[in-house]
Amino acid sequence: MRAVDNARNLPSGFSYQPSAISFEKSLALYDALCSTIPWQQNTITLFGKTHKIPRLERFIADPGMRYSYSGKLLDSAPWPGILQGIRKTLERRFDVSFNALLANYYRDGQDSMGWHSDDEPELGATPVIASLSLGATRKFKIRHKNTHEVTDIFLETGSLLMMQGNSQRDYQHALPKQAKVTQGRINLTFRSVGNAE
Ligand SMILES: O=C(O)CCC(=O)C(=O)O
Ligand SMILES: [Fe+2]
Repeated sequence: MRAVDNARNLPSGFSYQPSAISFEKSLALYDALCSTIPWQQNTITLFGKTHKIPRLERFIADPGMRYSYSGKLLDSAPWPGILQGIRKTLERRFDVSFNALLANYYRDGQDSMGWHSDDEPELGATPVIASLSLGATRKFKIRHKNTHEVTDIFLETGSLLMMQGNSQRDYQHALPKQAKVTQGRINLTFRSVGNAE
């Protein structure tokens, strides 16, 4: 495993900005979203057995959009008003239209997300994903698909992790369980769906 000085030397296509929004704003947003997003605990069926996904999640999108994630069609909720400012700022900064958002709520260190790439065809060949973290710091792992080299980065409240270029084609990422974490974390991944080049 490669130790990373929490931002430098991230693999190609990944970049990390701490304090993209202020500490105070990030925690206020965390509190507000805990209660305003209509969270769901979805299930996944593996080898004929149905399991609860170990986190709460909600797909948020402009009206009329359909999006599947890990093979499941997600029914979407409307954009919370408090996210419109951040959405516009990110759109201007990265020159993309973020018409969808996947929100994940990790209630404590027992909640997690397994290895995957966000490589659904509707995200296009080189997706631009802006990932904003709110609440507890969690470890995020990035693994090269061929060399299996793993890079760890700690995602702090208010930080922005950008995934662009070939980051989804060449790498998987995951958010492992961390038994010692007792606080919650919300992650917002702003996505551009169906506008692929
Ligand atoms: O919680 C995170 O930081 C990762 C979320 C993620 O990978 C996703 O929503 O696809
Ligand atoms: Fe992801």
